[in-house]
This record gives sequence, structure tokens and C-alpha cells, in this order.
Amino acid sequence: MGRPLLRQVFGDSSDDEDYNYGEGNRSEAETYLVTDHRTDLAASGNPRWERVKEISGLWICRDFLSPEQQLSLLSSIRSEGWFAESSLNQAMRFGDFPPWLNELCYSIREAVLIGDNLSEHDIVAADEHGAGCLFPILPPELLGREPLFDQLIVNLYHKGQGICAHVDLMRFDDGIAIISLESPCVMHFSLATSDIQEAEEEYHVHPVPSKVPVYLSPGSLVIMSGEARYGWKHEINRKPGFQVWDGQELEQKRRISLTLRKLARVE
Ligand SMILES: O=C(O)CCC(=O)C(=O)O
Ligand SMILES: [Fe+2]
Repeated sequence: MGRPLLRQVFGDSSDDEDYNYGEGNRSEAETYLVTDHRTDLAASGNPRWERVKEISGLWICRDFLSPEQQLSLLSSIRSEGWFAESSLNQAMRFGDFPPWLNELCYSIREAVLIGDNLSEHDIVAADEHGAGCLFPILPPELLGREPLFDQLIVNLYHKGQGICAHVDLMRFDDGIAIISLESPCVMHFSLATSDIQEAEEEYHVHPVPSKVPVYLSPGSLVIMSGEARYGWKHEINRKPGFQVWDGQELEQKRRISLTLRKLARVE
């Protein structure tokens, strides 16, 4: 893709040795990233998208940012000084994005436009039933809007901290992006309505799963639209016992996420 462009946008790597947010030296996660040997893998080819099959409108791109790009993004966040005081754990920006953030939004649009989003199953289905049954990562009217996003929330979670189950506020439009950095985690999705029968009818899923776990690796990009955005709550419970993936409890350290949204137009 995309990769050379992303590289241009984020730079190849950072020479900056001082990666603290006001709470000590470079984290283990960052040290891991610097020495990570998967760099070349992540730096080649178009980004690959996975559709979360249980939830319409929920996609994840696990190779959105290479380890170097993650470091570079962490460095941009740090240089904003948002978390300079250890008591601060959330930062918001409306509209006036710094250049690195505009570039990030550009890369998101690009990853959606040129990413590979066809599973074998979807290709077979399209052969049988026509292209109309293919799922878009973002509907064209959302992907084409200007700007794509005009609000950012950066959340900094310390060990054990997460976010309770919620549907994002209606003051935000459809089409939400979440980028994960540092500790991996599991985000759980659960139905927003308690009326299971209604949900089964509306979403044509039977039975509707009570909780759908999605593994968010560092550098991944999640896109939610439609049912995923309005019909499901999302949460991250980082208390002991809740972060289990592949039968293993994930080690929880600091995690940083960037949530990008567009304010809904007031009628
Ligand atoms: O931290 C995350 O990954 C999710 C954040 C979120 O859901 C929100 O800010 O609404
Ligand atoms: Fe949210």
C-alpha cells in the first residue's frame, strides 16, 4: 500500500531515546517493539482486514502500524505533552488536529480503500450470489465524508484499568476508528438491547452471542459502523481473570488507545 506512504507519514523509526510520559523510562512494551523482528513482515503488502463475523460492521486491521510506526505515534502523542502529569489519563482534540493526526486520518482512509478485506468464504459467496453480498469496511458515504474524523480521544490505561461497557454517544456520527498501542487486550462486545428476540430478528443472527471477544494487538485499527456502532456495547475489563485469549491470561501493562470520531451534524 500504503506501506511506503505510511512510512513517509510516520518516519522509519525514532531516534528519540526518551519515551516516558512522565512515569519512568521506556516501557517494556516499547523495548519489545524496538527489538521486534516482525518489522519487515508488517512493512510489506496491503493491510489485511478481518471481519468479525458475529457483528456486522466490525472490522480489525492488525497490521495497520508497523512497530516503528507505533513508536513514532507514541512519540507524537508524548510530544503533545497530554500526559506529562501522571494524574492525566485522557486527552481530547476537536477539529484542530496537529499534522501527525491529519496524516493518521489519511492513512486510515487509505487502509480502508486499498486493504484486503475478502476472506475465502466471502469470495465464494460473491461468486455464488454476486458482488452485492460483499461487506464494505466502511460504507462509501462514511468513507467519503470530509473530514473523515474531527474528534480524537486518547486514553491512557494503567495496569488493571479499562473501560465499562458502553455505546459511544449519539453526538458522534457513525463510523468510529480505534487504534491500539502498547499492551494487547481483549475488547468484549455485548448486545446493547436486552431484548434478544428483537436483536435476532433485526440482525438475522441466531442465537445472538452474549459476548464477542476481539483481540486488539498493538498497532491494530478497529473500525465500527452500523450495527457494531449502534447495536453493540464495547468494553475492556482489565481486572484479573477477564483478559484471556487462546486460553492464556494476557499480561496487562500500560495501554494507549486513540479513538477517532466525527461529530454528528446538529439538525
Ligand atoms: O480504549 C479503547 O480501545 C476504547 C475507547 C472507547 O471505547 C471510547 O473512548 O469510547
Ligand atoms: Fe467507545
